Amino acid sequence: MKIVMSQTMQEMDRRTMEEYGIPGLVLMENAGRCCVEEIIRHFGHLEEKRVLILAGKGNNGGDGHVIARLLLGQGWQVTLLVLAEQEQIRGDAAANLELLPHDLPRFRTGEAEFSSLHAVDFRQADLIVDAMLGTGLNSDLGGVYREAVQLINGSGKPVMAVDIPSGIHGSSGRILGSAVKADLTVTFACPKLGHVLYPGAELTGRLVVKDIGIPPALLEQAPGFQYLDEESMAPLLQRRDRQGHKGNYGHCLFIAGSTGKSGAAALCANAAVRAGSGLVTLGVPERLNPILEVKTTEAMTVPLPDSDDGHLSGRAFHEIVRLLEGRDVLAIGPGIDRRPETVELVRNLAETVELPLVIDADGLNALATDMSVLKWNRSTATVLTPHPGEMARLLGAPLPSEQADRIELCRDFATSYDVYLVLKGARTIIASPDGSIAINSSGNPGMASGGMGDVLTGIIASLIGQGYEVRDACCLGVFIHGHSADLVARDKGEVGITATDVAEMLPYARKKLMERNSPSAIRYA
Ligand SMILES: NC(=O)C1=CN([C@@H]2O[C@H](COP(=O)(O)OP(=O)(O)OC[C@H]3O[C@@H](n4cnc5c(N)ncnc54)[C@H](O)[C@@H]3O)[C@@H](O)[C@H]2O)[C@H](O)CC1
Ligand SMILES: [K+]
Repeated sequence: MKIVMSQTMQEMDRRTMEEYGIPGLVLMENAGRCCVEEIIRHFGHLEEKRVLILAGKGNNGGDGHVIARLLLGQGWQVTLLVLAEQEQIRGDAAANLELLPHDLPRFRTGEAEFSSLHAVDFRQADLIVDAMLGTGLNSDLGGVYREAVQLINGSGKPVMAVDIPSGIHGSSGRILGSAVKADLTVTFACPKLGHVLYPGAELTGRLVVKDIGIPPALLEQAPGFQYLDEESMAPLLQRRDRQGHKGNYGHCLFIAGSTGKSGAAALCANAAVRAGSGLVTLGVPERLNPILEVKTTEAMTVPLPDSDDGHLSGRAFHEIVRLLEGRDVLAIGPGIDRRPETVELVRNLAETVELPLVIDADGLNALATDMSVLKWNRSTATVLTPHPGEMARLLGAPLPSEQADRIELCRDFATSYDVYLVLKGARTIIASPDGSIAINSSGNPGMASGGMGDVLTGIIASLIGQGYEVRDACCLGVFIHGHSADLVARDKGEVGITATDVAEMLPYARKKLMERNSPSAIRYA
């Protein structure tokens, strides 16, 4: 599914009306009707059907007027508060206001604050509809809008937001002053960035996207970002059609581990097995090999020349190059250290290896010491999987605190260095060398614990080894990593779930997604 900025949506609106001749009134009627469909679906069971609709002065408010009319027609008791003077209401919104019983709407009178706002007991409503502000929000909420947000959020009642919760900036997810916390948001044509980036994602509640008649050609042409959800990932779930021989599901080579961080090495190797690799080889400092022999079963381990305290030595380079024979992908970084010898080893491998290369953790910090090595012109793909701290080191500058500001930065980095960049975080961003951006929908705060990144590295390397296009491997890897964590959190809660839990859940996550998304998939007992 595609995510767009607010201004892109407004441009699609404009072109729909001007180039396709679909009147705004039709779009507004469709928007209102779609909202009512979802109100009936989610709140139709309510005993009492008293709805309080708050409408702004623009077309978001106009959607609210349509909703009022349609719910009246279905027997709901409607209270409509218009947070503007009647004279301020224009165009399609005014036309829909005219269609309402004249005693229904209550307006803000003059410049005096809206006395009736406090006269209305929000707790008397069974449902509150927020039709105050949508994609036209352009400044911090103040005055009566701010009051309305406080009354809505303090009402303890179910809230449905029209298009986007008022106060959320549609193109960033930022809260402008204050914002409505919705249980359900009904948006039109496609999700906006403000729905999926935090804190907007948090306040959006359940997001339902409805078709209101925007021509598909406009949607296809619209600039936007791919949203990694079950629907968009479903086509990737079918394994590459190989003959089922272990040699046909790829052979991954991991270079990982150092004293005290043998767990990271085990996690990436075991995750690759769980993600479906045919064969996995794990190269580790010699002294750690007996430990990893125990911590891994399906993965083969290879002891590499190390220093006398269990850290990779530069002498490992030739042994690693020998190991590349017959492997489909190399991943380096989980659990390695930042010693100069290791940094040099990583950089030499990066310049030498002809395989697709996944670099994570201190492997990234090795690159950050001199970014010129990133101008490799490598013949095969390079995937970098930094968390925000590692990304800041790669940039040599602090990272913007908000995801919305990181998107363009990731795009620029991926295109200028010709790499696939996976910037981990709440809504992980995947940027490709062609400039395309994908934003992940899965995952939860329980993933903020050690080892989760090692598991993701294992998954992405595994999928590349299985023959996935690198971009698909990054997108599916990120999505199924988060989805597995969501399944674990559903069973165990978010506190205390481990990277091992997530890796163990991978086959089940894939199975459930296949069962839900592709009828032709094998139906398991
Ligand atoms: N295809 C679609 O998505 C359709 C969307 N529709 C709805 O139209 C709104 C956008 O309408 P618009 O009139 O452009 O803007 P708003 O109603 O969001 O805002 C109205 C108005 O409010 C003023 N304003 C901006 N910021 C503030 C603020 N902080 N405080 C007070 N007032 C503010 C500003 O002047 C705005 O113009 C979209 O969200 C959908 O709900 C169409 O109905 C159908 C097609
Ligand atoms: K709204």
